[in-house]
Amino acid sequence: MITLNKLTKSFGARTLWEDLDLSVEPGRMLALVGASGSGKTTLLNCMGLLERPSGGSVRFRDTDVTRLGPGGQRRFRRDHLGYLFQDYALIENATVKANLDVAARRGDRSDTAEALERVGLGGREKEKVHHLSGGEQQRVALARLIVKRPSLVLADEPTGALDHANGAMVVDVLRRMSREGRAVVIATHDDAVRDACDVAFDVSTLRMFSPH
Ligand SMILES: Nc1ncnc2c1ncn2[C@@H]1O[C@H](COP(=O)(O)OP(=O)(O)OP(=O)(O)O)[C@@H](O)[C@H]1O
Repeated sequence: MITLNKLTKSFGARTLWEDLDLSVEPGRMLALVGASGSGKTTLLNCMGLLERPSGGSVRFRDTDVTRLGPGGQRRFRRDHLGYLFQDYALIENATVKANLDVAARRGDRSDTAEALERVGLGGREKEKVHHLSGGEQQRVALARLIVKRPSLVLADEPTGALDHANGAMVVDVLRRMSREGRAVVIATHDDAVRDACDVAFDVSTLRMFSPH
Protein backbone atom coordinates (compact mmCIF):
# COMPACT_ATOMS: atom_id res chain seq x y z
CA MET A 1 0.00 0.00 0.00
CA ILE A 2 2.76 2.44 0.94
CA THR A 3 6.28 2.04 -0.37
CA LEU A 4 9.29 4.16 0.51
CA ASN A 5 12.04 3.98 -2.06
CA LYS A 6 15.56 5.25 -1.40
CA LEU A 7 14.20 7.78 1.05
CA THR A 8 16.76 10.22 2.45
CA LYS A 9 16.31 12.93 5.04
CA SER A 10 18.86 15.53 6.06
CA PHE A 11 18.65 18.58 8.25
CA GLY A 12 21.48 20.82 7.09
CA ALA A 13 24.71 18.82 7.13
CA ARG A 14 23.17 16.08 9.28
CA THR A 15 21.73 13.07 7.46
CA LEU A 16 19.23 11.08 9.52
CA TRP A 17 18.93 8.20 7.06
CA GLU A 18 19.85 7.54 3.46
CA ASP A 19 18.39 5.17 0.83
CA LEU A 20 15.76 3.86 3.21
CA ASP A 21 13.52 1.22 1.59
CA LEU A 22 10.36 0.10 3.34
CA SER A 23 6.88 -1.01 2.43
CA VAL A 24 3.74 -1.68 4.45
CA GLU A 25 0.86 -3.74 3.12
CA PRO A 26 -2.83 -3.53 4.06
CA GLY A 27 -3.59 -5.67 7.10
CA ARG A 28 -0.07 -5.33 8.50
CA MET A 29 1.09 -3.56 11.64
CA LEU A 30 4.68 -2.29 11.58
CA ALA A 31 6.71 -0.93 14.51
CA LEU A 32 9.31 1.77 13.88
CA VAL A 33 11.99 1.44 16.56
CA GLY A 34 15.46 2.85 17.10
CA ALA A 35 17.45 5.10 19.38
CA SER A 36 16.09 8.46 20.44
CA GLY A 37 16.92 10.93 17.67
CA SER A 38 17.27 8.25 14.97
CA GLY A 39 14.38 9.79 13.06
CA LYS A 40 11.25 7.73 13.77
CA THR A 41 8.97 10.76 14.04
CA THR A 42 10.59 12.34 11.00
CA LEU A 43 9.96 9.15 9.01
CA LEU A 44 6.30 9.13 10.05
CA ASN A 45 6.10 12.80 9.07
CA CYS A 46 7.53 12.01 5.63
CA MET A 47 5.01 9.16 5.17
CA GLY A 48 2.22 11.49 6.25
CA LEU A 49 3.39 14.36 4.00
CA LEU A 50 3.96 16.62 6.97
CA GLU A 51 7.62 16.90 6.00
CA ARG A 52 9.40 16.63 2.66
CA PRO A 53 12.06 13.96 2.27
CA SER A 54 15.42 15.22 0.93
CA GLY A 55 15.44 12.43 -1.67
CA GLY A 56 13.58 9.31 -2.79
CA SER A 57 9.86 8.65 -3.16
CA VAL A 58 6.79 7.80 -1.11
CA ARG A 59 4.38 5.78 -3.22
CA PHE A 60 0.80 5.20 -2.09
CA ARG A 61 -0.76 2.53 -4.29
CA ASP A 62 0.40 3.77 -7.74
CA THR A 63 1.03 7.40 -6.94
CA ASP A 64 4.23 9.13 -5.83
CA VAL A 65 2.50 11.32 -3.26
CA THR A 66 5.56 13.55 -2.72
CA ARG A 67 4.98 14.84 -6.24
CA LEU A 68 1.35 15.81 -5.73
CA GLY A 69 0.49 19.51 -5.63
CA PRO A 70 -0.94 21.08 -2.45
CA GLY A 71 -4.54 20.16 -3.37
CA GLY A 72 -3.61 16.55 -4.15
CA GLN A 73 -1.67 16.25 -0.90
CA ARG A 74 -4.58 17.68 1.06
CA ARG A 75 -6.98 15.15 -0.52
CA PHE A 76 -4.54 12.31 0.13
CA ARG A 77 -4.36 13.25 3.82
CA ARG A 78 -8.12 13.71 4.06
CA ASP A 79 -9.12 10.54 2.20
CA HIS A 80 -6.47 8.03 3.22
CA LEU A 81 -4.47 9.05 6.26
CA GLY A 82 -5.13 8.79 9.95
CA TYR A 83 -2.68 10.37 12.39
CA LEU A 84 -2.32 9.49 16.03
CA PHE A 85 0.33 11.98 17.10
CA GLN A 86 1.52 13.31 20.42
CA ASP A 87 -0.16 16.68 20.10
CA TYR A 88 -3.48 14.92 19.32
CA ALA A 89 -4.45 17.68 16.80
CA LEU A 90 -7.88 18.02 18.35
CA ILE A 91 -10.04 21.12 18.19
CA GLU A 92 -9.63 22.11 21.82
CA ASN A 93 -12.56 24.44 22.35
CA ALA A 94 -15.04 22.14 20.62
CA THR A 95 -16.90 19.19 22.16
CA VAL A 96 -15.75 15.59 21.95
CA LYS A 97 -18.60 14.85 19.52
CA ALA A 98 -17.73 17.79 17.25
CA ASN A 99 -14.15 16.50 17.05
CA LEU A 100 -15.37 13.08 15.98
CA ASP A 101 -17.90 14.45 13.50
CA VAL A 102 -15.08 16.22 11.63
CA ALA A 103 -13.64 12.80 10.80
CA ALA A 104 -16.91 11.02 10.08
CA ARG A 105 -17.91 10.48 6.50
CA ARG A 106 -20.99 12.40 5.46
CA GLY A 107 -24.14 10.69 6.73
CA ASP A 108 -22.12 8.25 8.82
CA ARG A 109 -22.08 9.91 12.22
CA SER A 110 -23.83 7.18 14.16
CA ASP A 111 -20.49 5.47 14.80
CA THR A 112 -19.28 8.16 17.17
CA ALA A 113 -21.04 6.81 20.29
CA GLU A 114 -19.71 3.33 19.63
CA ALA A 115 -16.17 4.61 19.06
CA LEU A 116 -16.28 6.52 22.36
CA GLU A 117 -17.47 3.38 24.17
CA ARG A 118 -14.59 1.49 22.60
CA VAL A 119 -11.99 3.88 24.06
CA GLY A 120 -13.65 4.06 27.48
CA LEU A 121 -15.23 7.51 26.99
CA GLY A 122 -18.85 6.46 26.51
CA GLY A 123 -21.34 9.27 27.18
CA ARG A 124 -18.69 12.02 27.18
CA GLU A 125 -19.81 13.51 23.81
CA LYS A 126 -20.82 16.92 25.13
CA GLU A 127 -17.64 17.70 27.08
CA LYS A 128 -15.20 20.28 25.78
CA VAL A 129 -11.88 18.73 24.80
CA HIS A 130 -9.84 21.26 26.80
CA HIS A 131 -11.51 20.00 29.99
CA LEU A 132 -10.21 16.47 29.42
CA SER A 133 -6.96 15.04 30.77
CA GLY A 134 -4.00 14.36 28.43
CA GLY A 135 -4.73 10.62 28.37
CA GLU A 136 -8.44 11.26 27.69
CA GLN A 137 -7.57 13.59 24.81
CA GLN A 138 -5.31 10.90 23.39
CA ARG A 139 -8.25 8.50 23.53
CA VAL A 140 -10.51 11.03 21.76
CA ALA A 141 -7.89 11.09 18.99
CA LEU A 142 -8.08 7.29 18.86
CA ALA A 143 -11.90 7.39 18.68
CA ARG A 144 -11.59 9.85 15.81
CA LEU A 145 -9.41 7.34 13.95
CA ILE A 146 -11.97 4.58 14.54
CA VAL A 147 -14.65 6.81 13.01
CA LYS A 148 -12.49 7.94 10.10
CA ARG A 149 -11.35 4.43 9.05
CA PRO A 150 -8.30 5.62 7.07
CA SER A 151 -6.42 3.14 4.87
CA LEU A 152 -3.08 4.12 6.42
CA VAL A 153 -2.71 4.81 10.15
CA LEU A 154 0.42 6.62 11.41
CA ALA A 155 0.89 6.56 15.17
CA ASP A 156 3.69 8.29 17.10
CA GLU A 157 4.26 6.89 20.62
CA PRO A 158 0.51 6.21 20.97
CA THR A 159 0.88 4.72 24.46
CA GLY A 160 3.20 7.47 25.73
CA ALA A 161 0.80 9.33 28.02
CA LEU A 162 -1.30 6.34 29.05
CA ASP A 163 -1.43 3.90 31.96
CA HIS A 164 -0.98 0.19 31.31
CA ALA A 165 -4.66 -0.66 30.77
CA ASN A 166 -5.26 2.21 28.38
CA GLY A 167 -1.99 1.49 26.56
CA ALA A 168 -3.16 -2.09 26.01
CA MET A 169 -6.54 -0.81 24.79
CA VAL A 170 -4.83 1.47 22.23
CA VAL A 171 -2.74 -1.43 20.90
CA ASP A 172 -5.87 -3.56 20.73
CA VAL A 173 -7.75 -0.92 18.72
CA LEU A 174 -4.82 -0.48 16.31
CA ARG A 175 -4.51 -4.26 15.96
CA ARG A 176 -8.19 -4.49 15.09
CA MET A 177 -7.84 -1.71 12.51
CA SER A 178 -5.02 -3.63 10.85
CA ARG A 179 -7.15 -6.82 10.82
CA GLU A 180 -9.85 -4.82 9.06
CA GLY A 181 -7.34 -4.24 6.25
CA ARG A 182 -5.64 -1.00 7.20
CA ALA A 183 -1.89 -0.54 7.15
CA VAL A 184 -0.70 0.60 10.59
CA VAL A 185 2.72 2.13 11.33
CA ILE A 186 3.67 2.83 14.96
CA ALA A 187 6.80 4.65 16.16
CA THR A 188 7.49 3.36 19.65
CA HIS A 189 9.98 2.82 22.48
CA ASP A 190 7.51 0.49 24.19
CA ASP A 191 8.55 -3.18 23.88
CA ALA A 192 4.97 -4.36 24.45
CA VAL A 193 3.77 -2.26 21.49
CA ARG A 194 6.64 -3.50 19.30
CA ASP A 195 5.87 -7.11 20.22
CA ALA A 196 2.22 -6.66 19.26
CA CYS A 197 3.26 -5.73 15.72
CA ASP A 198 3.73 -8.15 12.81
CA VAL A 199 7.12 -6.78 11.94
CA ALA A 200 9.56 -4.11 13.14
CA PHE A 201 11.91 -1.74 11.35
CA ASP A 202 14.92 -0.28 13.12
CA VAL A 203 15.42 3.27 11.90
CA SER A 204 19.00 3.33 13.32
CA THR A 205 20.18 0.34 11.26
CA LEU A 206 17.56 0.38 8.45
CA ARG A 207 16.90 -3.31 9.16
CA MET A 208 13.59 -5.13 9.29
CA PHE A 209 13.19 -7.82 11.96
CA SER A 210 10.56 -10.03 13.50
CA PRO A 211 9.59 -8.84 17.00
CA HIS A 212 8.48 -12.37 18.05
N1 LIG B 1 12.81 20.61 11.68
C1 LIG B 1 13.98 20.13 12.13
N2 LIG B 1 15.11 20.83 11.96
C2 LIG B 1 16.30 20.34 12.38
N3 LIG B 1 16.45 19.15 13.00
C3 LIG B 1 15.36 18.42 13.20
C4 LIG B 1 14.05 18.86 12.77
N4 LIG B 1 13.16 17.90 13.10
C5 LIG B 1 13.86 16.91 13.70
N5 LIG B 1 15.16 17.22 13.75
C6 LIG B 1 16.24 16.39 14.34
O1 LIG B 1 16.20 15.12 13.73
C7 LIG B 1 16.52 14.11 14.69
C8 LIG B 1 15.48 13.04 14.68
O2 LIG B 1 14.29 13.51 15.32
P1 LIG B 1 13.01 12.58 15.48
O3 LIG B 1 12.06 13.30 16.37
O4 LIG B 1 12.54 12.15 14.15
O5 LIG B 1 13.65 11.31 16.25
P2 LIG B 1 12.93 10.12 17.00
O6 LIG B 1 13.64 8.87 16.60
O7 LIG B 1 11.47 10.16 16.78
O8 LIG B 1 13.29 10.48 18.50
P3 LIG B 1 12.55 10.12 19.89
O9 LIG B 1 12.62 8.62 20.00
O10 LIG B 1 13.42 10.79 20.91
O11 LIG B 1 11.17 10.65 19.83
C9 LIG B 1 16.68 14.83 16.02
O12 LIG B 1 18.05 14.98 16.29
C10 LIG B 1 16.00 16.15 15.81
O13 LIG B 1 16.61 17.17 16.56
